[in-house]
Parts: sequence; C-alpha cells; structure tokens
Amino acid sequence: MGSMGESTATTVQELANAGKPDVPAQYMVRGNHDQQLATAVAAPIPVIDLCCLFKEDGAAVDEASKLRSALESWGLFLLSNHGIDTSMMDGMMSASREFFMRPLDEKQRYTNLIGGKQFQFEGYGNDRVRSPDQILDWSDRLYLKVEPENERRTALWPTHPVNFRDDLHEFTKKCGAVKDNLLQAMAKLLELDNDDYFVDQLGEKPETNARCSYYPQCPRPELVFGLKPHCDGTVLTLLMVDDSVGGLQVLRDGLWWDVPVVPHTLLVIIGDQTEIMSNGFFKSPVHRVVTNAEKERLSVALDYSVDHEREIEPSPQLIDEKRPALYRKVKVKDYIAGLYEHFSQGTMVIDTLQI
Ligand SMILES: O=C(O)CCC(=O)C(=O)O
Ligand SMILES: [Fe+2]
Repeated sequence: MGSMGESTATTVQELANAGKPDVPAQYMVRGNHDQQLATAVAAPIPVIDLCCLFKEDGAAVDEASKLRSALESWGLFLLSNHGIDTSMMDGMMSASREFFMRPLDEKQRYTNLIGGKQFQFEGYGNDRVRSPDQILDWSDRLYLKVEPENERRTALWPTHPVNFRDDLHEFTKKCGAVKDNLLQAMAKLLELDNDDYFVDQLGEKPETNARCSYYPQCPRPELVFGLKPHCDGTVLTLLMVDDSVGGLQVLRDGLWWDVPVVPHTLLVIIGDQTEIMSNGFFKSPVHRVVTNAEKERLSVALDYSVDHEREIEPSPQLIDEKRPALYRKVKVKDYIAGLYEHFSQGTMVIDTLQI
C-alpha cells in the first residue's frame, strides 16, 4: 500500500479478482455516510438534441430553454443527435473494456507510478494517496492527455487492443466539435456579445484529458465508493457510460439522484471553470459513482480545461450591482492543483474562491 505522496501499488481489479468477501479498510467510507446507504431516485435529467439547438426555428427556442434549465438546475444533461456515430462510441467503449481485460503485467507498462513509486497523473493506476486516512475509490483508471496533440505521451497509450490509439484519436476529434458547439450554445444562453466567448477563453493551449475508468464488482457496495463525491474542475466533461449498469449519481437539494443511462447519448457535466466564468449562472454539480456487487462498470470521459497558464474569472458581462462577482480570479494551473488536494480530502476547491 502506498504511503504519503505515493499511489497504491495494488489495482482494484486485483482486489476484486481475489474474490474476498470483504474490502480493505482504506476503501470503506468512514464517519457520516448515511447518504451512502440511501437508495437514490432516478433523476429527471433532460435529453438535449444538439442539432435542434442550432436550427433557426421555434423548436430551437424550446431546446435552448430546456438546456438553460438543465444548466441552472442539474449542471448536467444528456446529449443526443451529437454527430458521433454509434459505431465509433461502441468501438471506443469496447477498446477501453478490452484494455482493462488485458493481463496485469501488460497494463503495468503504462503505469502512473514512476519507478513503482512516484505518482504522475498520466497512465494506468489509481489516485495519488496523500494521507494515510484518505478513503480510496473502488476503481482503476487510464488517464491520458490527448490535447494539445503535440504533448501526447504516446508511450502511455495502449498498443492493445490494436485499434485503441486510433479510436481514441478519432473520438477526441469528434468530441472537440461537440464541445465547441455546446460552448457556443451556452454563451448564447447568457446573451454574451460573442458566441465564441467560452471557446476563446480556452486559450491557445487548452488541455483535454481522456479518462477510461473501470469499476470492478465490489463485495461491499453499501460501504465503498467507485468514485467519491466531487465536482469536475474543468470547463466541461463529455462522458460515455456503460449502458448495462448505472452507478453515477448527482447531488441536488441535499439528495442523491441516479443519473439515467440512455444508450448512445453523451452525458455532459459542467465543470467548475464554467461555473466561475459564468459567475455562477451555470452550476458544476457534485457527483459520485457507487459500486455494484454483481456488475463491473466502465466509463470513458473527455474533459476540457482552459489553458493551464491562463487565469479565469467571472465574465465582466455577467457582473453588475445586483449580481457582483461571486468568485475570485484564479490561475487555472493553481486551481487544478488545489482540486486534487481537496479531492483526496473529500472537500470542494471552488468553495475557496467564493467572495
Ligand atoms: O464514471 C463515471 O460515470 C463518472 C466519472 C467521473 O465523474 C469522473 O471521472 O470525473
Ligand atoms: Fe466527475
């Protein structure tokens, strides 16, 4: 097991495959976890039709108001008609699934532990362990920076299955267009004078990261998180989830809700950077993944961040006497660093910026 500043050397997949009836204490939720045991209710999360948003008719107006309400309330929504072929989505999901099914020693070639010890963000493995009392998540992950393209560390990109690299490259390209369209639609909703406001804020070297997550079956789902409650620290996340098992939940009004699974939609999750730039008009939701005793689960996410060297702040167009700036200006690099500190402690970094 890892000590301070290291990651765990054991994968969750190995723990799950050992077939023990219990889980190590480090994975068990401690303290106040009454919410963990509560059964969540299916959230009435809307499905937004991307093409419809860009039509020049009444249907577009209705779709935009659906989007506004989703952004102001849930902070996440499902997206249909996004232009990504179902075959490409299925291909990317199965490439990711096949990767996790490869032998452990093969996956370890892409480890996120340099020299078996020192943690780096990219690669295959688990979260960095920062303190002995950190609650660990029941998931393994392959984390890869996909943009800027010239910063890809191809050595960490799996060679098996053989289509993995091409699939991820193509999927990234397609999702990039979806992200730009969404950011334009969001700027329009806020009546910013430039529809490209958010796209421009991304800067010269925006960062996109891919996260393929694998949540093995867990013998103690009532005590163990697949992924502990957090907000995404990005502009937004595009997510493909397993269509055979749920597990993602979102917090609203003090209750946990199940996010419904609709095959071949993309789940869009608003991140903290959008909450800050929109001066809180759009919310970054607290969400988590619960574990399942019978079924393993898989997800593939692309998350989009403003260039780490830039600063973000509420758009001046969204500030007035009635609604002053709600967040301080922050350098994205510092924000992301703070995010991981807070994540391991189970707290929210955005709270530190509130004015
Ligand atoms: O696996 C999922 O459904 C969600 C993953 C997630 O929230 C994240 O990676 O930030
Ligand atoms: Fe997330």
